Amino acid sequence: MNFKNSMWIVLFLSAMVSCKRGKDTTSQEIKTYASVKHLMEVEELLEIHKHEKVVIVDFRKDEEYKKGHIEGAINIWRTDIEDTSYPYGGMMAKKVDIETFFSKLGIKNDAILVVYDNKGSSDAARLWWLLKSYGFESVKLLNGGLSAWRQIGGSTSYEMTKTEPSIFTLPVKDALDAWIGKEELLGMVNSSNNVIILDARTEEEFSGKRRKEGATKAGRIPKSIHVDWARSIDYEGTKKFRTFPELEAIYSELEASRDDTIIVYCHTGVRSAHTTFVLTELLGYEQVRNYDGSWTEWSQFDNLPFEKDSVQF
Ligand SMILES: O=S(=O)([O-])[S-]
Repeated sequence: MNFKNSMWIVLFLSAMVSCKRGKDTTSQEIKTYASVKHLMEVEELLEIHKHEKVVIVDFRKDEEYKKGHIEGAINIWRTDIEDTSYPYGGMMAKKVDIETFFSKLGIKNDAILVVYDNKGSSDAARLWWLLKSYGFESVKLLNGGLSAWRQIGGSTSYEMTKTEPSIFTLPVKDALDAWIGKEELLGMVNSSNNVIILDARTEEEFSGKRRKEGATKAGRIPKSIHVDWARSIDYEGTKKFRTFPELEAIYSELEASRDDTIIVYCHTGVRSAHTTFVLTELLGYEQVRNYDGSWTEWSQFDNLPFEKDSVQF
């Protein structure tokens, strides 16, 4: 092929790419994230929300759902996906219980779940993480949640969405690579190996000044570094995830390489599921694990080491 012909091919391909970009509903910022496989923009949902496979999940308390939700959304809340057999709250529900619950809600195996809340996806991310841990990948967080949807004129409803029961099964093989339990974490705390333990709670919880309900004491897991989860979104504004460069700057505080092991925790593993999403999906860290029981569980056991600031302001 001569030089002139190859130039034409290059020009044709770049025209195709920019033409495709013109149609793309995802924003320019999103393109810089490591992956958008589990993220959806409201503009895209507007185009596809009536598709039979799309199941919109309003992941807020029932009373908030009743005050207005995305038209057609079903309602799931944190307590629906908890294992209540523990003496403390917040542990992730058993696989079989998720299957039974989802079947009751009429969710099918080929569903595309689009999950939202109105708190910057901080609650919604727990459902993404739980399903990911059970090997179910067809879940997307709605960037900016309900307020972003309202902003673009998306329709809302007060009516409870009616569904027919289905048979929902999770993949046979769990994918617990983003999950960690307390025994393994204790081993990491006690070992001299390099592990990054990230506390995603507020400064007050991290320092030991504040004990939230459910925990038996205030404090933090030894070796913890603190980065409040809420820094990763524009909380007072759009409630969307911050851009890639902004997130890079925030999490550079960890001084971690992309393949370092990072363990994230919070009070009951919800805000830390959000941070797990940010680190893995948006920033491309490869070995991030959310401590399911988090501080609520850790605080129950007197034999587990903990720290707190000696001076409380
Ligand atoms: O979000 S939380 O689990 O820390 S209460």
